[in-house]
Formats: sequence, structure tokens, C-alpha cells
Amino acid sequence: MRKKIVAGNWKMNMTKEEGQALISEVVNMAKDEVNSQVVMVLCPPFPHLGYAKKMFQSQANIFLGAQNCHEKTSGAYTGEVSASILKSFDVDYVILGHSERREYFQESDELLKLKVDQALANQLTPIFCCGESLAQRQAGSGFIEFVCGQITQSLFHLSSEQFAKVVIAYEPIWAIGTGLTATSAQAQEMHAALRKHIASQHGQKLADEISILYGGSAKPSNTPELFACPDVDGGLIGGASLKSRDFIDIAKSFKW
Ligand SMILES: O=C[C@H](O)COP(=O)(O)O
Repeated sequence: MRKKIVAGNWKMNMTKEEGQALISEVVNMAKDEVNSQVVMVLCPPFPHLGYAKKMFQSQANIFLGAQNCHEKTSGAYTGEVSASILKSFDVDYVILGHSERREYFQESDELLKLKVDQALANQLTPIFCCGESLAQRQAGSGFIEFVCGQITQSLFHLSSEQFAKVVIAYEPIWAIGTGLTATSAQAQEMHAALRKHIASQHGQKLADEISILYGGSAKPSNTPELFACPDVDGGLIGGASLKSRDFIDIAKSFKW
């Protein structure tokens, strides 16, 4: 059975004190309330990575994620962080290709390919984001091909053994932070198409093992329906991951 994952992307939020309080609440609530088979990933800004892991070391289903890594191994790249540095801080996952990175930092499919390689070479699990813009969705056709194309461009150079280690996050750009959520039918349609696309390259067995998360204004009121879709394996959560109650309730949205 493929993994059910709820990842919280804090983006550029939370001071040290706020972050510590949030993690401690999430850890305590998860212990009592969340099925231990749900993989929970906390992705705070870089400075929090230094202390965060120690706060949930005893909890086997909570993992640490970063929000980005550099495409090179090391060197004179002021302000950047490599995958090997992240690994040395016990980071497990790294979000790559988020639409905010693509838009504000001009990250291309080609660059993301290199970042994915760095992540895998350092035993980090990439949470690879893909998704179409509002204009592409409103055009009414071609958006599924566009999103599958992002996977082709940045991930299809991987061997099947490498691809099996990747988590995909479908995040329609028009749903991120807007309050507009994809309907469960829209999410299911895209997730099924992505799985079919992966199967065309790596076979059905591997495609069936890949976790594909949904992201975009996910909240406790809509995740039960979204997570009930056969091809939706969890969520990449932005705003709602900053509130412990909401994040925990989202992690409780799976039907078993
Ligand atoms: O990485 C998370 C996504 O960008 C979703 O953000 P959101 O839940 O605030 O819409």
C-alpha cells in the first residue's frame, strides 16, 4: 500500500518561538490522535531545521522537510543550502519545484532536474510540485498535458529505482493561498492522469506505489473528500499547517 502523507509547508512564516510552540503542539496531538501509519512531514524555514528534529525524535511517523535545496553539491553560492548540508541536519524530505519558487526565483524544469538529482544523491525524498496556472485551466484543454510535461522534463531521466523514491505534489496554482480548492473530481482527474503518465514510463506497479499529494487551500473541511479519492494520497498543506488543530485534523482525514 502506498504511503499516506500530510506535509506542512510553513513557507516564510514562524519565528523560533512560534515554530517551537507549533511543533510541540503538533507532536503532542499527533501522539494521541493521528493514525501512526500517516506520514507527517514538517517543512519549516531553514533555521528551524537545526532544532526541530530533536523535538519529535521519539515519534516514528513525523519527519523533517526543507523547502528547497541548491542544485550544486557545495561551493561559493552565498545564501544557498545544499542537499548534503540538509542531510547532515537529519532532514528527510525536500520540497522542490513549488510554484512560488518557479515564479519568484525563475526555477525551470531543467534546473529542477538537477535539484532532484542532488536530493536523491543525498538520500532526501523530493516532494516534487507540479501544477497549472489559472489561465491554463481556463483554456479548458491542454492543462493535463502541461502538468504531465513538468514530470517528464524534471523526473523522467530517473531510473525506476530512483523514481520510486519521489513523492509528487499536484498543486494547481490557482488554488494556492486563494481559498479556491480544486474539487475532488478535478484533483482525482489530474492525479489519475499523472499516475497513468508515470506508468507509461515505469510500469503500472511502480506508478501504483507513488504517493501523489494534493495542495492548494486544503483545510479540514475539504480534505476528507479529497483524501477519499482513489489517487489522492494526502496533501501538501500551506496556511492550514500553521495551526496545530487544523494540521492534525487534516492528518486525521484519511479513511482506513
Ligand atoms: O505548499 C503548499 C501549497 O502552496 C498550498 O498552500 P495553501 O494551503 O496555503 O493554499
